[in-house]
Amino acid sequence: MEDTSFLFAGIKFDKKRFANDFEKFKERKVSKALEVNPDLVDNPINEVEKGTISIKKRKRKSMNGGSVEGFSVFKSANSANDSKQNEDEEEPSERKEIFRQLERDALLRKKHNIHICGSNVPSPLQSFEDLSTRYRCKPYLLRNFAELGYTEPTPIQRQAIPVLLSGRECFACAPTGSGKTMAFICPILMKLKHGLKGGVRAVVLCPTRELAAQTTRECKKLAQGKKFYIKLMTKELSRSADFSKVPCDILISTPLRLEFAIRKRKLDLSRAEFLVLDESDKLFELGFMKQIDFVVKACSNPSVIRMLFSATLPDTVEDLARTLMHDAVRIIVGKKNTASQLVKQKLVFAGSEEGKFLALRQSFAESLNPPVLIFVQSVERAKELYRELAFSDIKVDAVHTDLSQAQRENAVDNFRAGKTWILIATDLVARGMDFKGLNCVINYDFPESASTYIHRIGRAGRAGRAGEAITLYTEDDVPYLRNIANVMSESGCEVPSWIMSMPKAKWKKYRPMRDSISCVTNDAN
Ligand SMILES: Nc1ncnc2c1ncn2[C@@H]1O[C@H](COP(=O)(O)OP(=O)(O)OP(=O)(O)O)[C@@H](O)[C@H]1O
Repeated sequence: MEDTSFLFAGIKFDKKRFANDFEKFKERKVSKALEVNPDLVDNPINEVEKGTISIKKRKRKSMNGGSVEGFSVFKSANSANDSKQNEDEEEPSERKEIFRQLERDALLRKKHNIHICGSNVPSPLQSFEDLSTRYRCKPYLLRNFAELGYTEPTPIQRQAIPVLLSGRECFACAPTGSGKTMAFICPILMKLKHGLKGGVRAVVLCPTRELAAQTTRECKKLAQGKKFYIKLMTKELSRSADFSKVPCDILISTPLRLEFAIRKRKLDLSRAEFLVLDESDKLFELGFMKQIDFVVKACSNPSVIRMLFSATLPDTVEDLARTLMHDAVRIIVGKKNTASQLVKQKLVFAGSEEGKFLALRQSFAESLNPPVLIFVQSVERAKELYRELAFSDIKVDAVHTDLSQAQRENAVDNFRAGKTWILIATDLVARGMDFKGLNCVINYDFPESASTYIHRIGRAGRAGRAGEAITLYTEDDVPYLRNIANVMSESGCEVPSWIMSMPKAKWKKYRPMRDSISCVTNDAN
């Protein structure tokens, strides 16, 4: 990754907003180290949330034996005297209550496999009711959750929502299909005043138009009943809108269209209070870097809250985020960069390209359980495979970047509606797309990287449902098997021991030359 330190440059330090942090640089008396609100005993949770408590005491293990993260909550206590003195000064009942709360938080996080890093991290949500009692969430939002069948928050929602509601920036990594979209939309809806004039106040960036459209729909569903102006940045809007006249609270866009609108249509983002980078590791790849930098600078409000969400968070992106975001909280659900445990993963040796096609046809003949999503490595191969399958009785379609916007939308909509049983796709739809009820993902072509594998197979096994993923491989793919096998074993799938004993190959953007599918099928016939 290229040097990205220019990102987030020009963001001014807001002394008022970061008064608490500013305060830390001033000299302090030890006796001030524990700032406990006198009301704390009555309402300990709220005070922990407000971050007014700073406990100079390190506690390495929870009562349950699990590790307790949040290094500043349990600030390093090099000086035993400091903590001793604090302990002497604190009211025992207050102190006990604070620790009880911290303990409850740690246990809840442990139960849901939530790992956090950051100072004074707010308590995770026990339930959606916490949103009302702790944050005065309006009833319409809870009604919408119920309408959508959300009975309890997912782990990422439990932690990310309170973090964002307390005005903290965050970078979050949670498995595919675990409800990250709602985790960033909910706090935005709760914090923003709706229907205001005066410009965009929340920006959500997604790497593809398909994902931007889906996120817009999700956002509108969650905002049902409140007059929020939620806009998807379409080509038309980015080319011809007079943004000073377009009411817009929340704007959802791909980086290219947004950059275009800012440059050519004078779209003003200086009042944005929230900036979401969804699928953030993808957005930090070279192709998007300049546009992201431009958008980040355009969101020049010093109080803007920036957040990064993805199911994969490479160390490079994480390091970058850590150095550039202010007092951000890191939230990881489960293990970083692992596949969803809900997906049963299988590797199938097909020998050659011809073998892959035969294996596919055979699996359809034996047990086609639609809908099925098939990934190939290029537009050309998507077209080829489509041609080979289109004449069978199977309802099949393809989606890739060589189609018009309308054709792309149709392909996705028909698949969602069950009109198409099999969708052949490039990695265009590998990230973020939520195809409800998708049973099976087939990697017809071996994925180009471990993160692509994780995102591709994550189209199945979403929102608590089980799914299946089959990866076909040929002799040529064998050197890269171990990389996939690692992901599989990390997420609890069985992998043959001979694969695990293979060396791990270095790979990046693995897209080998393959025999054309049409040639191999002609041979096969
Ligand atoms: N609290 C909840 N309870 C039940 N279902 C939920 C809840 N929150 C979200 N969902 C549903 O879970 C599914 C997956 O959510 P979402 O698309 O946000 O996943 P994601 O974590 O962003 O996945 P990806 O990494 O693939 O982008 C959606 O269908 C969504 O409606």
